[in-house]
Amino acid sequence: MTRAKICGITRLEDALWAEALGAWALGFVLVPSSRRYLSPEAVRPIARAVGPLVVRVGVFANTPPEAVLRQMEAAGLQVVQLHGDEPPEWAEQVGRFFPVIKAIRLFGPASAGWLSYPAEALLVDGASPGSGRAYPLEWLEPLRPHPRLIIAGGLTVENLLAVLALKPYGVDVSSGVEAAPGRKDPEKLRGFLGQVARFNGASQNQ
Ligand SMILES: O=C(O)c1ccccc1NCC(=O)[C@H](O)[C@H](O)COP(=O)(O)O
Repeated sequence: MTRAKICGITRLEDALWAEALGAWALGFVLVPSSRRYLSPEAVRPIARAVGPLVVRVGVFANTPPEAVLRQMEAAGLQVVQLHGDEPPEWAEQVGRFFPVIKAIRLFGPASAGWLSYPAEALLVDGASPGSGRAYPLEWLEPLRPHPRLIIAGGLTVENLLAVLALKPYGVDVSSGVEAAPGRKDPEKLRGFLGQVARFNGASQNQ
């Protein structure tokens, strides 16, 4: 079973579409330099409007642990995604309060050293988060032993099948389901989430 996370949610209607179409998790980017940035106060009403069985993820980059915890509380989020160069101690501090996804930006083949990073899941991304740019899937190979690998970076309905064939714990998409930065396209969401659901269904019948 591969779970789909829709990242870079900035609008209530996008969150509700993603939920209705079967997303397992929604990501809110709390990185001020991002085109998809929302303040914790702006995230809160969107996060509260979604049903309780959809996981709300706060995405941070190089934000010190105390500030991460403060913003998670203010935004009403449930899982922390560390998307910068956070040392393991930061993940451990945040991890006392929230499950942690560690995002790794790939500039070349991944290092197996990441397998021991203290996080519940690893999210493997391209060099430039949220850019829609993909990387060769062979670069992931050293990380395949991780039990919860989430694949991100330039995913679209066109290249998704090759990624699903690797049977990752999750897939994560932002640009590939957008009409414009920060604005999701309901038809692209439908296509992407529908393909994940069909693949999961087909795998169960094998
Ligand atoms: O999306 C952003 O603008 C962003 C900025 C800074 C840190 C992280 C960011 N996004 C995090 C994500 O998890 C994206 O979904 C991931 O990078 C994949 O994006 P895309 O290649 O556009 O599908």
